[in-house]
Amino acid sequence: MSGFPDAAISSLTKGLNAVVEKLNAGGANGLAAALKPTTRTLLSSAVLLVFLRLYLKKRQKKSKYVTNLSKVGKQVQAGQVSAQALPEYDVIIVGGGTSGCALAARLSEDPNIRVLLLESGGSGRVLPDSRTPASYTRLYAKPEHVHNYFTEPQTSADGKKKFWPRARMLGGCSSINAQMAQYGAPGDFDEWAAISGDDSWSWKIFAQYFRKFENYQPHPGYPLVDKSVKGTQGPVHVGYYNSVSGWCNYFIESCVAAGIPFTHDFNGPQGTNGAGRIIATNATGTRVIIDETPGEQRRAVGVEFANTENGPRFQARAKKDVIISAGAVQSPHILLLSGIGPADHLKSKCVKVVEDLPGVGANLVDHPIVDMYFKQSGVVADFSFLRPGSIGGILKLFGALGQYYLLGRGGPLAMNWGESAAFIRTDDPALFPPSEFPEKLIDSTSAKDSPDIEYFCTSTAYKDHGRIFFEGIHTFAIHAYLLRPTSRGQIRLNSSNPFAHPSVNPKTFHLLAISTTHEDVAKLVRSVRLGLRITQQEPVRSHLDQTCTRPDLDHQLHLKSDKEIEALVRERVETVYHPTSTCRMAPLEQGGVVDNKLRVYGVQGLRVCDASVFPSIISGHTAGACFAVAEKLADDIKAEYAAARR
Ligand SMILES: Cc1cc2nc3c(=O)[nH]c(=O)nc-3n(C[C@H](O)[C@H](O)[C@H](O)COP(=O)(O)OP(=O)(O)OC[C@H]3O[C@@H](n4cnc5c(N)ncnc54)[C@H](O)[C@@H]3O)c2cc1C
Repeated sequence: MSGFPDAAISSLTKGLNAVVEKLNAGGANGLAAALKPTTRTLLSSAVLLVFLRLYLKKRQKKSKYVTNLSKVGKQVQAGQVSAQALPEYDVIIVGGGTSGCALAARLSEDPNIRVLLLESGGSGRVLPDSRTPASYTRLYAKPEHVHNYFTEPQTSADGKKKFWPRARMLGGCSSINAQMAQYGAPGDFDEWAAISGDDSWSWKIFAQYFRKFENYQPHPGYPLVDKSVKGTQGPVHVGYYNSVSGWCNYFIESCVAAGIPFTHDFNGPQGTNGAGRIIATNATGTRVIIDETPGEQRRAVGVEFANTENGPRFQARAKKDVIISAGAVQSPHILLLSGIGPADHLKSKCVKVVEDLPGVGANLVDHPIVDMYFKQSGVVADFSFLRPGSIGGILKLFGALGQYYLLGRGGPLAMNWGESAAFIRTDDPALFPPSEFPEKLIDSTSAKDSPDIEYFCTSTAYKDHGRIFFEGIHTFAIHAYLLRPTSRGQIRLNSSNPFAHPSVNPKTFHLLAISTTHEDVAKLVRSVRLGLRITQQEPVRSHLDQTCTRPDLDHQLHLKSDKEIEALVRERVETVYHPTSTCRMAPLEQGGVVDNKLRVYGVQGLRVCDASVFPSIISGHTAGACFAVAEKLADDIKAEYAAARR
């Protein structure tokens, strides 16, 4: 099977051999205690590998992706512009991720538009961990599939460098995400319309693009979802999984008991409270080629790309548009590498300034998250077999694989680490009575009925992005994250080498140039208090060990002062992987990078289409809006090109 390097297979084999040796030495009973977490991980990888090797082998078709870049571009000297004719396309898209794939697919429905899609990673289809909801986090450790970015030290969050994974494969972060299909609140998009000055981004008009990518799958357990407001013809299947762990429903019932109203549908109108499409993989876009003919406006005319850092450079020409869809970290990175960004910064990195555009890489916003950990009383859910420590565990994993892959995508492996969620406002007096919470916090929401905190639960607690579990006990976790932070960070170049990681600085709890922000921490402290209150409501209450006093678990957290909880928030805060707005759609004078048609200011024939163009971060999960933005741009471009042909 491709996609698994020999080194990985050999380390898995070593892991298996170690297990067999232990079996021979101590018998199956001694094994569970003897296995180290690394061995468990290796063992589960081996089981997944063996199973999916058999399963995927049957289904794998010949790859339709180009990996020999000389088939789509012309080899050139790095940084030079070829004197000879380059292979030509109407549109070149850099980044085959969530938005990039959707855009390429829709544009190439028009036989008049020839599209080249460049993706720096490979295909995720052959990666078991990308295809199995319960195991996507294991991809974080694989730099060939995930960029293992770390932020600059976060001075307002314990000075730590935080892990910031970004996918490097076709499908982008949608190939490694939790598949939580909540799209934000209607007010978020009305805010986009107000910022961009274009009503076509408002919810009443833009909502059609969510319906366009959706293929809603009704579920008998949720008969009250209004199907008339759902898309049924789109390529993305959206619907309710079978609930996998008991915690899913327990959490919802306890939220309702804590005063949070129930909703059947987070995405309803009522809100949340060419012909020749070519895909080249392993093709990293290194810069946009810009024609700077004196007396004429600068124009993007093509893209330079390469397989590897030291490999040959290739170029291809775009007759109409170059579209950067590399995500909120790499899209500004590519623009900066191409000389488009704040002039002072570009000069400091010895990059020739093509367009002084201060907004590029500025306005980085993300959703900061804080986790709360608890011990189960009894066993509501046990996912420890995902990293089996006994023969029984291995058999359970095989059974779960069969259930998921052979019996209709069900069973425990359908668990996506975020089965149920709740959205609230930190100024809701029913949840935070002013007598107990007198401080008036700034309203940073997009509308009076938009939320600013989301909770979700997981049936197992973990730390460090799933690398650390609480071994030997059954756990449960509630996660609270801030949907509308006031913090603003930035993406900058570390060097002019396109293969060097950019500098990622979300400036958590820190307003760019205005010092620290109290609001974000204060709202998260409030959300921890309500999270703890949810654990005291039935049925969650009875299923947690209320007598537990372990210092690394949070059963006693309610006894702490706000100051102590604030310290915990600063220590635990992490990304929930939703960075946006680094190439914002906004007026130029308000730090905008693209206009309402996603065209980069000052450079013709260049657009950006992904989470980086969000004028403001949405109050929820970001993948849906990335698809919808791509759907809208595809319609706009098709209409534009058709009008030009007439
Ligand atoms: C772990 C994780 C969990 C998440 N969970 C959810 C969830 O449950 N629900 C939800 O709605 N959202 C979730 N998200 C967020 C969501 O997936 C992202 O916001 C969304 O996928 C971003 O889409 P994009 O098009 O902006 O970028 P991406 O999908 O990241 O696509 C960018 C693509 O560009 C490629 N690329 C980058 N640089 C270059 C280059 N120089 N040349 C060529 N190609 C390049 C990358 O390899 C990648 O394929 C999650 C994200 C992560 C990381």
